[in-house]
Amino acid sequence: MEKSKVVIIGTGFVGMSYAYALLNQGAVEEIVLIDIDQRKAEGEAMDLNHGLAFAPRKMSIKSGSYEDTKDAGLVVITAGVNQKEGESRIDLLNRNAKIMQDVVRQVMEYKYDGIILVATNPVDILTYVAWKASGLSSSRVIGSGTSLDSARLRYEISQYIHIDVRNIHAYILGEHGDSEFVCWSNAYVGGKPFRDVIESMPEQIKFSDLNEIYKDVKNAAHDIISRKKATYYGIGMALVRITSAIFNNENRIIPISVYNDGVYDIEKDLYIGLPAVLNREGVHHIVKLKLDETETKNLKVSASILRSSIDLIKFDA
Ligand SMILES: NC(=O)C1=CN([C@@H]2O[C@H](COP(=O)(O)OP(=O)(O)OC[C@H]3O[C@@H](n4cnc5c(N)ncnc54)[C@H](O)[C@@H]3O)[C@@H](O)[C@H]2O)C=CC1
Ligand SMILES: CC(=O)C(=O)O
Repeated sequence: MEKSKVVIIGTGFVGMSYAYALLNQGAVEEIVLIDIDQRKAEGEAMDLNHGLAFAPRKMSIKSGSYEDTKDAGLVVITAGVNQKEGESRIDLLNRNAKIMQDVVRQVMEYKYDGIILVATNPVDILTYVAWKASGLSSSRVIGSGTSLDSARLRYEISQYIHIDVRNIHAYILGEHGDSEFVCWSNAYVGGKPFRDVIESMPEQIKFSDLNEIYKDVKNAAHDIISRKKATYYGIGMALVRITSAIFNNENRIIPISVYNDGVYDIEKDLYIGLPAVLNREGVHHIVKLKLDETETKNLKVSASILRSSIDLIKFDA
């Protein structure tokens, strides 16, 4: 992987929030935009290019075609149908699985050997579909997983205890969806176990608040979609964080959707949200956390739900 070139497939709200955040942060050298609606991709590239005068670095931005994946280091897939109010992520499954297979096959026509990052929902399942359709090693196909949910969790905690969100280290694990759960046993604030933080700040937070925090995180997508029809800024920035970990070879730990290679004792042959060390080659390894009994059970449940959903997908021959 020579230059930091990203091809974004799907220039809707999520794809363009990601592209805009990449531009503002100067996170890559080259961005190529692809959409089934080619004129939309063209218009978006034109608009972004007019921001280059104010960007932190020189960048190349254009609309393109699948041929542009040939020398890209990262393909980010946000193409698909959006979740409508009242619709679960699983409802989107077969519609978006078909799109995912079509998109990945077109990418692979150009012998792509970089990393694929999926954001389209239901993300864990569609990352599995992308991996299957690509034939790439599982370390090179990842999903945004619970990166956004974990950011939401950190924000919620920070609001209670009035500590900078960047000092809060806590993960949502499992499905990016209804069976996700908080890994409270491994939550820390500036190195202090979160349980100790709660005991030391009775004015700010109580153990009885934890379920409220979890519910707010789990329902965040629904709560935003019911107000503004879609969520996109948070995921856009989460995708930039993952992108930087890859191109800067950071070995950074991010909770993303990864292929369960047996590190956790859950059903195999599925993608699920777990903390993973990310670098220029993709997933270096999955971080094995010591989960408590409830968390262990929750992860197994989440994995079974994901596995059953994968079984529902009709894979094209
Ligand atoms: N993983 C996460 O945390 C999050 C995931 N999402 C998901 O991201 C996806 C995209 O959401 P939005 O950007 O809001 O939707 P959107 O409808 O604004 O954009 C989707 C884009 O995909 C394009 N598209 C559709 N089929 C295509 C194909 N075959 N090839 C190329 N482009 C194609 C459409 O023309 C459209 O521009 C949804 O599945 C949504 O649920 C949204 C927020 C957070
Ligand atoms: C839509 C979605 O998946 C989210 O905002 O979490």
